[in-house]
Formats: sequence, C-alpha cells, structure tokens
Amino acid sequence: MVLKNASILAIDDDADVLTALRLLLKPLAKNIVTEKNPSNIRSQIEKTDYDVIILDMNFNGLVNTGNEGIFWLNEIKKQKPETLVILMTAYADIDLAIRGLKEGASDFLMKPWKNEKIIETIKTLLDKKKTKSSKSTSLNSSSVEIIGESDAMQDVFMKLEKVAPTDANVLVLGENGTGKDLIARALHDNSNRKDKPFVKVDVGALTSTLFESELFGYKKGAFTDAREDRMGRFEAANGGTLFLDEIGNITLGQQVRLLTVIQNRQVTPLGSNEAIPIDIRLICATNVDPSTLADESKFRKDLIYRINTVDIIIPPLRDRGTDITELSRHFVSLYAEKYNKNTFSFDSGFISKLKKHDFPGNVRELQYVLERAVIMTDGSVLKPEDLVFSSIERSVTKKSIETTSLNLDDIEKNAILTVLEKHKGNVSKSAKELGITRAALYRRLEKYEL
Ligand SMILES: Nc1ncnc2c1ncn2[C@@H]1O[C@H](COP(=O)(O)OP(=O)(O)OP(=O)(O)O)[C@@H](O)[C@H]1O
Repeated sequence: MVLKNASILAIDDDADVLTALRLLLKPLAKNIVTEKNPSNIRSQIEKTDYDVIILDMNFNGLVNTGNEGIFWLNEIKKQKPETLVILMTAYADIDLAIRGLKEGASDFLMKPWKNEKIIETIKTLLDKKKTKSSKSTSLNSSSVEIIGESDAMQDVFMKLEKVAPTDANVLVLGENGTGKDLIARALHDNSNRKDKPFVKVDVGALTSTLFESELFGYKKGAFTDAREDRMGRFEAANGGTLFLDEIGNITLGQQVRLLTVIQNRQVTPLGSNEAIPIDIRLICATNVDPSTLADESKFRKDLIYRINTVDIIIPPLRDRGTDITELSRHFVSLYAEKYNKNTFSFDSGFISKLKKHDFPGNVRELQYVLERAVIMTDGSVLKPEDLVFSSIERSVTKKSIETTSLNLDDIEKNAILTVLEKHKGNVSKSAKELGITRAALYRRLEKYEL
C-alpha cells in the first residue's frame, strides 16, 4: 500500500503533537484522524479500519498497568491485529519501546521526531506489509532499498544474498555514510530471524561505565543509579539480530568483556549471579581501516575471528562511479515527493559535477547535497550551481568561528567544530567526547548547517 491510500490514527494527550502530525500527514495520506483521549481508542478503531496507528507511550492517564501505552497497544492488537502500530516514546524510554516491539508494535519513533523520519517509517511499514502479503522471499522483498549498480555494489549484493539466511556473524566494513547500517538491516530482513528483534547499539559512543550496563543490563541496586532492573541489549535481541556499530572504537578491556559473552553465549547482568542464555546473530560494523583492526595492540585477534565469520566491504562512493547517477535519481525523486515538488530533470553538467566531487561523507553526503538542491531550486531542471558541498567533510578547521561570543549557540557550534577537528571528522568519536548520541550530533550539524 502507498501512503496516499493509507488511513492513519494518531493518539497523544498532547494537542500540539496531534496538530503537528495532522499538518504533516494530511497532504500525504488518505486521511488522518487524531485522538487526544486514549479511552476512545476502542470506539475509534471499531468504526474505522486504520492502516497505521501512531500511539504515544507516555500518557498521564489513569489505567494502572505499569505503562498505559503498552496497555493500549495490547488493546489495539487484540481488536485489530493487522493494524500497524508505531509507538512514540521519549529517548529515555528505549526499554519500553523494545517491550512494545515484542508485544506487537511495528516500529517506534523517538520524541522529538523528525518529520522525514515519520514519513519514511510509515512508508517502509506499508511497503513491508505489501511485500509480506505477496509472500516474496527474495532479497528484493527487503524493507530497505539499497541502490547500487556498480560492480562493487553488485558484489556486495551477491555476498549479502548468500550470507543473510545463514546465522554467520558478519563484519561490515566501510567509511562513514557508505551504507553499513542499511546492509546490516538487509541482512536481518533476509534472515530467518526477520520477525524477531533487530537491536542496534552504537558501541563506539558508549562511555566505559555505560558499556556494560547497556549491553548486559543490570539488577536493581547493582550501582547507585540502578533504581530498577534493566534489560541489556544482548537480552533484548534474543532470538534476533544484535547490530554493534562502531566496533572498531572500543577499548581492549571492552573487547575482552564482549568476547566472553559471545564465546559463552550467555550474559550476566550487573549485580546478578544468574547467567541468561543468549541466542543472537551478531552483525558488527566499523569505519576503521582493516589494517587497524589487524593491529593487535588495538584489537584482539580472537575477537576479530569471532565477529568476522564473513566480512562485507562497502567501497567508498567515489569508487562507485555509476552509482552516483542512480543514487541521485533515487534521492531527487524522494525529496521531490517529500517537498511536494514536480519531478526534476538533470542539466548535463549536474551529474558530472557530482562525479568530480570525492564525497568524503559518501552516500550520506550525497543525500544531504541533493536534498538541499531540491529545496533551493525553483525550476524543474537541476543545474551544477544548485550543488553546494558542505565544507565540514573536507576541512573542519576552516569553519571555526571566531568566538569571544557568549551566545550559547555559538559556544555549542564551536565545541562541535573543535571536537570534530580533533577527531578528523569522525562523528562517533566526536559524539562520544561531546557526551551526546551520534543522532544528536547529526541533528546539530544540520541545525548549524555544518
Ligand atoms: N546504497 C544505498 N542506497 C540507498 N541509500 C543509501 C545507500 N547507502 C547509503 N544510503 C543512505 O545513506 C545514509 C547513510 O547510510 P548508513 O547510515 O547506512 O551509513 P553508515 O555506513 O552506517 O554510516 P556511519 O558509518 O556514519 O554509521 C542513509 O540515509 C542511507 O539510507
């Protein structure tokens, strides 16, 4: 099903959230109904068959079930099991969201959300529903669309197709923005575990104290802030796939702890003496050069052997010549639809200018450049001058702002630039040093147009 034929119900006790969702989805979907009072959910879904329900998890309600969002999710699934439910949750509620997925939600979104992300999530789910009902099992049925006609990407697809249905641990290697995340998802979506959880952890961004509690979980009282039991990501991924991103950035001590869990296939939460058996398929990714991984002073050989039964190397975009054209068509039509613009054609110099650029930020950079071009261009032909390459990927230093200013935005922007410069543009390491997630850093890069 496509979004413009979909009926959507959004439930949130915050009227502003509902207004924002209505404004966003009204022009795109068949209809969007909003509901402030969750007690009306039963009657709402009784009278209309909604394709998608966006459900807030954090009501200030009266139903005493531990969490009202989970309660209403279960009610919806009981009454209309086919409905796709997307949960909305605050960042701190990640455990709750994972619980929601286990109880039948199709996906979850973090508040504050990005409009683009909501639309993409709904479209992906509707698309997945369509391919599921046509019972396609080939790689093409994957919920993620991976573009690539170059020989290099054809090799990647071939390997992916062979490896996905096996339980082999896979190490995905490639520079930032080459599509490692997409490949990890495609491996999961085309595996026998596709209906089980896919849990991603950016291990490179975890501080040493968070590393164990996030991955292995903890019992109430295990340390000062452990006010209740918390499930670790290994356990949350049980039966499914655990994707450890930025594995090349973890310390030797963390490598030992990880190796123990992988070898023993069991995890012991902090403060517990009971080991939990773990059945996961492990996918790891890193942008670290393979030669660094081979350096035993930085990375344990025994761990590399464990996580790297098969490796998939994604080449940088600058080495995938023909992909630039295909990817450009794909992103331009995506953004033309998103920003309600007519279709664009390319002036002869447009693609050649793209091909001359070396794309240090790879596909992600191409995506941003084209989004900007689509937004800024008035006509229907994209020209070379519509392409503005961000200097962040090439030279962070040049952009440093003179700051004797005490304006908070200037201070934040400067801190980001300084840290990026220190880590030579490596977003994971910079996010870690800034004490924020990579997603939060990307949001700020966009905000300050860096
Ligand atoms: N082959 C592709 N086809 C379509 N979109 C792609 C492709 N490769 C990457 N993208 C898009 O580019 C962006 C970056 O991709 P992704 O996050 O998978 O890269 P990554 O290698 O995991 O990056 P990082 O190392 O920074 O985590 C995403 O929006 C993704 O959808």
